[in-house]
Amino acid sequence: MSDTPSPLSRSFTEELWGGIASIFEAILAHPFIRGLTDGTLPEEAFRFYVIQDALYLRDYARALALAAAKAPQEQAIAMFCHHAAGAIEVERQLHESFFRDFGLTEQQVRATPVAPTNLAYTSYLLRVAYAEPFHELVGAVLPCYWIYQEVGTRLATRGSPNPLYRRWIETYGGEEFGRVVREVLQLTDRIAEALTPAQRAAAARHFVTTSRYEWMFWEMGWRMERWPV
Ligand SMILES: Cc1ncc(CO)c(N)n1
Ligand SMILES: Cc1ncsc1CCO
Repeated sequence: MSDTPSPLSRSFTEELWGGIASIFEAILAHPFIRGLTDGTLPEEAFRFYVIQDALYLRDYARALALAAAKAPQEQAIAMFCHHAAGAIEVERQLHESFFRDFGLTEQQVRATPVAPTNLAYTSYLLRVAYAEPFHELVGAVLPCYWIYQEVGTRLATRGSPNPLYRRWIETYGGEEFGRVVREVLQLTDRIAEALTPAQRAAAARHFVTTSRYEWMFWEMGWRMERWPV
């Protein structure tokens, strides 16, 4: 065992990504994702997804604000505060662009029931945020950033025949979101240096779980999932 990084040693974030390779493949192969670029995604499913995502982003912003509150260093406090505000900003943009086009009011969006998978995902995030230490919360919030960026850049190169879908893709496939994601990945590798193997493993477990929820969120949109009873 050596603490000295060698050219062969992988960073913590590289290790994390290696652990979700099959989940990421499944996301890229999902009919919702394929349908965004080939235009076969029904607009009704897209509309369902975007409304759920607005509801998701409010709770995601809360989780990021809690990460800011738990962060041990000033730089991380400021970064997560900034990203929490950014998530709300993206949520606001959904109202001003997509929901306006759909003819949906603020009240209609707020009155939409949170779908089971969405509630499960945000409840998990907020449970980790309130009950677990900072490094575990970082593991839990990371897939939201990273998977959307990886998906977004791939979708951006493929394009879409549907202008609605092109507009959505631009949010996550662009350079601005890329910078945000690089920032949080650098922070993750920095804090990982001080973590024990057990602490890293705990963070990695959350990372896998929320990556699964990312796949499930697309599936929820594709099926327009509703409460069975
Ligand atoms: C479900 C989900 N995950 C990640 C993002 C990225 O912000 C999002 N908007 N929605
Ligand atoms: C929308 C969003 N998703 C992850 S972080 C974030 C806010 C970036 O500023």
